[in-house]
Amino acid sequence: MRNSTGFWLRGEASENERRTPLVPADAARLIAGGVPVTVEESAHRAFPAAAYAAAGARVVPGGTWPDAPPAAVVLGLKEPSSASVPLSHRHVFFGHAYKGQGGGPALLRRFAEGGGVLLDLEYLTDEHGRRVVAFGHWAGYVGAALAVLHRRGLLAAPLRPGTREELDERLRGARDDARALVVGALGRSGRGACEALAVAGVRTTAWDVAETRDLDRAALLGHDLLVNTVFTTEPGPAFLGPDDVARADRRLAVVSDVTCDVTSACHRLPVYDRVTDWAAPVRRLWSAPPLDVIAIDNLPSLLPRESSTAFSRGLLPHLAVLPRGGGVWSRCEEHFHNARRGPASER
Ligand SMILES: NC(=O)c1ccc[n+]([C@@H]2O[C@H](COP(=O)([O-])OP(=O)(O)OC[C@H]3O[C@@H](n4cnc5c(N)ncnc54)[C@H](O)[C@@H]3O)[C@@H](O)[C@H]2O)c1
Repeated sequence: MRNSTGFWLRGEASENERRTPLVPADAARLIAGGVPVTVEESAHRAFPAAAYAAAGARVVPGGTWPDAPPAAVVLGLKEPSSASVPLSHRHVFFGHAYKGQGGGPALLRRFAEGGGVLLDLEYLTDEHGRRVVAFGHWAGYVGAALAVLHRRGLLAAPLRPGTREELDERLRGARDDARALVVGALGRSGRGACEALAVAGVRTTAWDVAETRDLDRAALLGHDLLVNTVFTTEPGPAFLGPDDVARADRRLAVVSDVTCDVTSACHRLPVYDRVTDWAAPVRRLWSAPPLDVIAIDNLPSLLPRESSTAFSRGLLPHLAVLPRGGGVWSRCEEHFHNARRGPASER
């Protein structure tokens, strides 16, 4: 890795964040390619520090990333802790800072003070603007699984992170005659949702753009479960409205909204207005016939090993070329500089 001392994998600040953007097997691949990897110890990461050490990484105490060599690229998922520390390195993580989000200006100020650069994982896109790496698949998988388990009376709160094996065992444990509809079924989350429903033995209808253009509302309401995995940046007609909820002939009983666009103008399920969480995953929207919603916005964290492994596999080829720059990284860096120049960073 020319002009660089490699990657420095941070520990995540939040105890609920057990995921990582780089798993030990992929750290080993970088190291085999001549790229040094340093890994901070973390009590809650789903992969132990010993696994990284076995992969050839240098293990250092948690929270030491501010002391990383200036040329190192610091890797993480969420904003680095120690909010008062200016950010002087090149950092790779999800910043949630460019679209008017609450903490955005403060985060950009940390970069301005330190002279560092944010390479925001959300803006790692190909030449068509499509994201090259995302957690969608496992979000859809878990979102659909929770809907099935809830319908079968098997969903215990609070939710806890686990493994796919454990989840699949619960999905296979009971059978019923439920019918599910996945909307956005051709996308990452949609395919994940269909996979979980297949494991659960649930008959599934898959809709994407073509099927919702002229929405067959009766068909939608004739399913027991609705899993919404649509990604859209444009407001559009509701898939489910208050009139549908009140219909006595509605079969639909559980909605799992993986998309969770609840605070945006793009919300296609305007029958609820607040996400749910691990402590209370289900909210009753209507009592007779019952309709419940599950709208958890950190679903992949419930399968931290699987979601990290998939994400890391997708990120690895891009990390390998990061020192050369160009392509996805140039576009990513451009977003950062645009955001810095924009109103959010003017102060
Ligand atoms: N809840 C969570 O924890 C969580 C985690 C990751 C992603 N997400 C969200 O899930 C959503 C989907 O993410 P993804 O990675 O699967 O996106 P994606 O782009 O891979 O797939 C989205 C799919 O929606 C389809 N679609 C768009 N408009 C539609 C419409 N009007 N009718 C039917 N289908 C339509 C697209 O054709 C595409 O197939 C995003 O909003 C993302 O932010 C949520």
